[in-house]
Formats: sequence, C-alpha cells, structure tokens
Amino acid sequence: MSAVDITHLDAADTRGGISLAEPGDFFALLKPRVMSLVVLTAITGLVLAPGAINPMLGFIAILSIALGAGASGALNMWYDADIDAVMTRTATRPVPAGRIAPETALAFGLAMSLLSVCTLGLAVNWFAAAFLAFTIFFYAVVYTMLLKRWTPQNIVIGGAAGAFPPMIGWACVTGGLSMESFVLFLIIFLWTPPHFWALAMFKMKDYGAAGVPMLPNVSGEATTRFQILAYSLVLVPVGVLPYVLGFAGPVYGAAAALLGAYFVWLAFKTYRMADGDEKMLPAKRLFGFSILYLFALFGILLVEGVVARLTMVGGF
Ligand code: HEM
Ligand SMILES: CC(C)=CCC/C(C)=C/CC/C(C)=C/COP(=O)(O)OP(=O)(O)O
Repeated sequence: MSAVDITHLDAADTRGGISLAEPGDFFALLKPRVMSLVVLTAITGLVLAPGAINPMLGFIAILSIALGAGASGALNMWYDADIDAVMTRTATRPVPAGRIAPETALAFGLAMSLLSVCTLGLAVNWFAAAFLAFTIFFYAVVYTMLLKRWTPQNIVIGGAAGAFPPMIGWACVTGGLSMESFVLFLIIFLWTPPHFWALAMFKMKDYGAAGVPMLPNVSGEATTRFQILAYSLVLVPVGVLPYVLGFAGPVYGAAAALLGAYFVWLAFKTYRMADGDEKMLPAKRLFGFSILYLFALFGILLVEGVVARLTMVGGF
C-alpha cells in the first residue's frame, strides 16, 4: 500500500522530450555507499575461501556481486519511491525527486539483475549465481515488498540479504557453502539490528510519517534500546569466532575483541539514554561506529587472507 500518491512521477524523466536524468542519478540508484561495504564483505569471503581462483575471474565475480547489489538497490528505490518521498533522508533520491521515472528505475534494476546473475553464472559458477539471484530477490521482494511495511522484525529477517555476500564470495571459489562462510554471514546478520535500529531511533519521525513500522515506532524507544543492547552482546563474541575457529589471525582476534568492547559500550550508553532525549547522541555514535566496526573487521580479515594467499604456494 502506498503511503503517498506518486502518480505524478510517471513521466518524470522527460520534459519536452529531453531526459533530466544524469549518469550520477543512475549511480545513486545503486546505493553506492552501502554497496562499498557489501563489496568488501564479498571480497573477504572470496579471498578466505580455500582453493585457487583466477584473479580475472575473481574480479568478474566481485563486479557481478556489486552489480547485483546495485540492481537490488534500484529495485528497492523503485518500489519504495512513495515512502522515500515522505522521508527527509530519502526525498532527494532520483525517483521521488522526479529525475528518474519509476518504470526506468524498474527496467534498470531488472536488466542489471539479469546481467549480474548471468555474468556470474557463465564466468564463475551457477551455484554462486543462483545464490546472488536469491539475494537480490530476498532484498527486493522479501524485505522491500513483503516485510518492510508489515512488521517491525522487517530488518531482522530482511537483513539476511545484506549478510549473504561473503557466502556468495566464498561460493565463487568453492562452489558451495561452509561453516566459515556461515560465521561471516552470522556476524553481519547480528550486526544489522543494532546498525539499523540505532539510526531508526533518531529517524523515528521520518519512519512515522511514512507509515513504516520500524521497531522504535511500534514498540517504543525502551524496547528498541534493549534489543540493540541484546543483539550487540551476542554480536561481539560471534565477531571473535573467526579467530577462535582458526580462520583468522591474532590481529583480527584482538581487533574484534577491542572494537567489540567499544561497540557494547556504545550500545550500553544507548540503552541508558534518557526517555525523550532529543539529541540521541549515543544512538548517533553507535550508528556511525557500527559502520566503522564492520569495515574494520572485514578489512582486517581481508588483509590477513591476502597475506596468507601471497605467502602460500599456489597463491591465488
Ligand atoms: C535490512 C538491513 C539494513 C537496513 C534497514 C539498513 C539501513 C541503513 C540506513 C537507513 C542507512 C542510512 C543511509 C542514509 O543516511 O541515507 C544505512 C547506512 C549504511 N549502511 Fe545500512 N542497513 C542495513 C544493512 C546494511 C548492510 C548489510 C550493510 C553492508 C554490509 C550496510 C551498510 C551501510 C553503510 C556502509 C551505510 C553508510 C553509508 C550511508 O550512509 O549511506 N547496511 N543503512
Ligand atoms: C549481493 C546483494 C544482492 C546484496 C544486496 C543486499 C543489500 C545491499 C542489503 C542491504 C540492506 C539495506 C541497505 C537495507 C536498507 O534498508 P532500506 O532499503 O529500508 O533503506 P532506505 O530507507 O535507505 O531505502
């Protein structure tokens, strides 16, 4: 159900026969900043997986995953144009702002989905390609179309989409799944609720105006603060698991423990925030730090993985 009428957007990209969309608008449809972290987690999965991969095929694999993530972002922006138009954070996106017509965004998203999946299948393997297709479907259909407007657990279930990329990267090399790639999935899966609910707390008015049932709006701030702390407390030990299970080194182990301790501290400060705190500084800090945390963990895993491959006979 639409929160607002977007029929005015139908002919949005042409006036007097001239397209108003610029290349930058199509780039924005790909959600490039989120994609950067998705790409990092996918490369990490690919590099840590046992077995050789031709560097050119590895490059094509990552490009396909990036394209697929971008495609799912475009499909999300097509479907969500009505609610994006109501929220200050998203109102200037190309579709709600009228620079790209909804049907153009849809066609772009579908074409890119097809291109990314077929490229991955033809160049790398069809298991990874099917997994990529499933992930695009999960974000664009299961999260965006089915869960987001229906349940405050939307991001807990839907967040799985954002956690699959390291498993896809791993599958590009091995053609299958593994306990290690599942642990990488689990780190992102458990990270998503504190990452997003911290933001949802200080963007509550936006979500309220758009009628999206995010946890702070539905269950209140106190419940959200508790859930953030609970997920963080589970996330941090799981973040150390790659070291405990022996597929990451001591540098990673120490970083995961230290950064994890700070993550829990910020989650605790968020939990202790006073009711009606307008500034919400702890929640803002936690949101910002959540991004740094995941970049750091996967960045270190990646560096360790590259070093291990470079020093091993057979390398890549
Ligand atoms: C359902 C799960 C998720 C939800 C609902 C969500 C939501 C959001 C939102 C609303 C923002 C703010 C963007 C803005 O200011 O416009 C954001 C930022 C960000 N998210 Fe997430 N996120 C989720 C999962 C992920 C995942 C899985 C990743 C990558 C692995 C990720 C990476 C990022 C990054 C890098 C940013 C900062 C860049 C930016 O501000 O656009 N997120 N997220
Ligand atoms: C490989 C592949 C296909 C990966 C795609 C998975 C992916 C990038 C998931 C990220 C989830 C995400 C950014 C949700 C944003 O929520 P939202 O859409 O509700 O946020 P918004 O309000 O900013 O639009």
